Amino acid sequence: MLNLSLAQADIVNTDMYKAIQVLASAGSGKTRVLTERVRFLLQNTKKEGVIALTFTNKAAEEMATRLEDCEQAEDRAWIATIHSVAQRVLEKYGHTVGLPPELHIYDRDQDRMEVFLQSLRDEGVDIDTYLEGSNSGERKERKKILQSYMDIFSKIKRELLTEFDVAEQYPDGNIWKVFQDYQSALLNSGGIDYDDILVYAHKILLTHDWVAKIYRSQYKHICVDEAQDLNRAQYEFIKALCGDAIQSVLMVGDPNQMIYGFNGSSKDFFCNDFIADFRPQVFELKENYRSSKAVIRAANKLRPGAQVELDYALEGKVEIIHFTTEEDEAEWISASIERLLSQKFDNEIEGEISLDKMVVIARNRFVFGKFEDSLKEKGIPFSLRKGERQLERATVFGKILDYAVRLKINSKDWVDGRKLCSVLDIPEPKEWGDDVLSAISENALSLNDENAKLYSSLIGEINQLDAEEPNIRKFIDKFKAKLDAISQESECLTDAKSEELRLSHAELDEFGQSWTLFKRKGLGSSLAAFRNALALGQLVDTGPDKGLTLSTVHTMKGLEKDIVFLMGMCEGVFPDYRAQTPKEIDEERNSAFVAITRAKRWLFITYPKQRMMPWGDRRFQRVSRFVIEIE
Ligand SMILES: Nc1ncnc2c1ncn2[C@@H]1O[C@H](COP(=O)(O)OP(=O)(O)OP(=O)(O)O)[C@@H](O)[C@H]1O
Repeated sequence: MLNLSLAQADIVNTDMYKAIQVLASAGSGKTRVLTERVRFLLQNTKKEGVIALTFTNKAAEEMATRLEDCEQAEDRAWIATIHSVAQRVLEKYGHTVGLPPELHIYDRDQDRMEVFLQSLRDEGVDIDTYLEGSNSGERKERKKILQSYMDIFSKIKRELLTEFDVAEQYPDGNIWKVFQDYQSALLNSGGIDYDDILVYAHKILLTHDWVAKIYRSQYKHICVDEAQDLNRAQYEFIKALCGDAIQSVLMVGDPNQMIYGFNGSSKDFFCNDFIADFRPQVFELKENYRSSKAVIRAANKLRPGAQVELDYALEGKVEIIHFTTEEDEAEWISASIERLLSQKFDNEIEGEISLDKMVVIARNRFVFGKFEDSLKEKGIPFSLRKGERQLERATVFGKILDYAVRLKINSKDWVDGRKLCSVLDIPEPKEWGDDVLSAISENALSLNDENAKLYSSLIGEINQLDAEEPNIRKFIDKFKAKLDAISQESECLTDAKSEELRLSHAELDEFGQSWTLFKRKGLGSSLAAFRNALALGQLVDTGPDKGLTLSTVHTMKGLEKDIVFLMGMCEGVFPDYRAQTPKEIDEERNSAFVAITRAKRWLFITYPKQRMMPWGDRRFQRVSRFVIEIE
């Protein structure tokens, strides 16, 4: 068991069947308390299961690793993201609300949009002519309008809005009807979208008490991390899981770190609804065990009184540096990194100063442009921290692999089917259903492309895979050999072709690595389970970042480093120019608070007085209001 302060131990050892709210500031040991509470519950009960809900898969893995030495954890603790738990409910009991057995999750925005457009076409709307517009400005505008519908659909799902709510909030236009059409189009294509996972899981638990009882009989305790970031759908799902039977709910969170408002998150579920619904015993943790005094003082300037420094904390330092241009800023940060590396040791840093003890944080990833150039120039290795969502494949080979596997799982999936036909440049089949892949594979043979045979056999082999127990290793080896053969057979490979082959190899490898991870994590054995695990972000390589970490504030949530550089601190960047209302600005402040409190010892805040715009103008920048407050 890890060391706990008295305040932390009090929480961990509280009566097992009580609801608990922990209001805890940054670095006060939330993760530690949560992990130790799970251990305490497992050790003090014989058979009772515990569900620990985290915000990211990475956090779930970290907690599972910390509990590796606890024998009961493997059998009795279910540590996962809320979406993964909901997804499991759907896999088992989706049929009770009319969902097909092999559920397909549309996790990419453009796929959802394609389903939406089709639903409009099905209703006789000539959406394609509308989208063509008369000029590019109009086209853009119209696309935006359609996107705003998609945003409303997400809002309906994340906030569990009813027909009545929708009519009240959107009195003009028939949003509910358009929404229902979109939902039917999704189901007709055999799928649901990412937001639906919680909506349907919630519905199952509410309408089929016997299902809820199965979970309640096995799991008697629920612990929730980052509870300030819950949205309504997530909160109601947890509530439905508990029903009246489960009172042992621990929610840990920090209202000052609520930074997912754009996902419908609100601290109100943690701060108000939870209190009203569960009447929890309330605890507060304010002592920051992570950061030096200087860092804590800076954080407290943004959120007065949020943090209490420990007497024995190191002094540390916070420096604010202004530069004339972005180039100067980038150059200074990379030179400082070199200097720190050559200095090697400092009394305030434990062990040798290395790249993995530092992070460079910015409000968004576009801030890093000049800095990345400077790192490359100096030969400093770096990697940009990724979110957990999958990226689109880059090569034709990779795309075919991706779309064809999706079509293999669900032959009604015309969204990916169309993309497959479009990447191959062949006509779409008249109907989507059985045998569609073999038809596409045959069509691909007639392509006027030197890789026609390769693509056709790729689709053919995917079609032959056993969907329940595919032999992916054999499949990968076969296509690696084929790719190698192509590179050897071609007499003069152009640069572009050899690059395409190299990337195709890499994407095939990536597919293989994801499959290995999927098997190793015991997430299933079928192709459908594999795709869904990808959609839920469970198969992102979570190994350590290589070289220096560059991260946005959002992907740095919950993590810490000895030395933090916070760059690009201009008005418009941080706070983001889109944040206008007091509520939005407040959330930007939370983001700044999160960024600062990632630092254990030293924090360097930088900002350029001028920035180059993509169209070649140099524009003067005002320093961020948050920097002025800290100065
Ligand atoms: N009782 C303790 N004694 C010593 N160190 C502690 C104690 N509790 C936590 N820490 C350390 O303080 C740091 C912050 O802990 P943790 O990551 O659990 O905080 P957190 O509340 O989850 O932070 P945040 O919300 O800012 O991500 C970690 O390095 C952790 O090991």
